[in-house]
Amino acid sequence: MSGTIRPLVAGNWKMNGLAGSLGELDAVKAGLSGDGLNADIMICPPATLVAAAAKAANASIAIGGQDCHFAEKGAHTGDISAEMLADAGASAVIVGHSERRADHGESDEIVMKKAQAAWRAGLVAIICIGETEAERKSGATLDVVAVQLAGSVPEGARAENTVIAYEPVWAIGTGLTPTAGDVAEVHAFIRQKLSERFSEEGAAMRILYGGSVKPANAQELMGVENVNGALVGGASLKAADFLGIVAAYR
Ligand SMILES: O=C[C@H](O)COP(=O)(O)O
Repeated sequence: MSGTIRPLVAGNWKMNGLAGSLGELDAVKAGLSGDGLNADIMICPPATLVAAAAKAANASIAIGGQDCHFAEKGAHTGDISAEMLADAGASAVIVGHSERRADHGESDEIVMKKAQAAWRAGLVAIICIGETEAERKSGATLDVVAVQLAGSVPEGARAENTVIAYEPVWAIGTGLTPTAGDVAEVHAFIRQKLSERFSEEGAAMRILYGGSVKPANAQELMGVENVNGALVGGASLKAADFLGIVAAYR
C-alpha cells in the first residue's frame, strides 16, 4: 500500500438506485462493522437518495454527491448546488466525471468552478481526470492528464479538501483496465504535478484510480505506488462486490 496517505474507496452509483437500493448501503455498513479497516469509505448515490443515505449511514461511511452546480443558488432548473448537497448530509462531491464532461460538455474551467463551489460549501471535491482511448493510443495520456489537472484543480487545493480521481475513459464500465505499470506511470506523473504545484499538500493528496475496479483486480490496483484508493462504478452497486474491493485494505 502507498505511503502514509489514508486511502479512500468511493462508490459512485451513477444514475442507478431507488429507495430500495439503500438496502445495499445497509449491507455495506454491516460488512464494515467492527473491523479495523485501513481506508475511508464513501458512497455517492444519486441526488434523490443523498439525504436518506446520509441518515442511513453511520460514521464508517461518508456520503457524497455526483455533481453540483457552481452557483450557490438561483435560476438553474434541475441543478443542485454544493450547499444543497451539504445540507442533505453529503461531505464530498464528484466533479468533472468524464460522463459529465461528455454528456454535458463540461470544460476544465467549469470543473474548476465546481471544485471551488464544493470547498465553499465545506465539501471535499473529488476531481476526475482521464484520457480517452484515442488519446491513449496516440500517446497523449500524460499531456491530457497534465492539461486537465492544470485546468480543473483550483489554486489553493489542499489534501483535506481535494481528491484526484484518475479514470481512463476507455476503462470505465468496459471491464478493461490499464496494466499496473501503466497505472503506476500515470499516478506517479499526477503526484509529481501535484507536488510541484501544491508542495506538501500535493504530496499528501489522495489520488484514486477508477475504471472497471472489481474484487478480482482490486488488490493489484490498490497496491500500485501512488494509488490511494478507488472510485468504483458498477461494482459499487452490490454490497458484496463493493466489500470485496474494500477488502484490499484489510
Ligand atoms: O466513477 C466511477 C467510474 O466511472 C468507474 O466506473 P466503473 O467501475 O463502472 O468502470
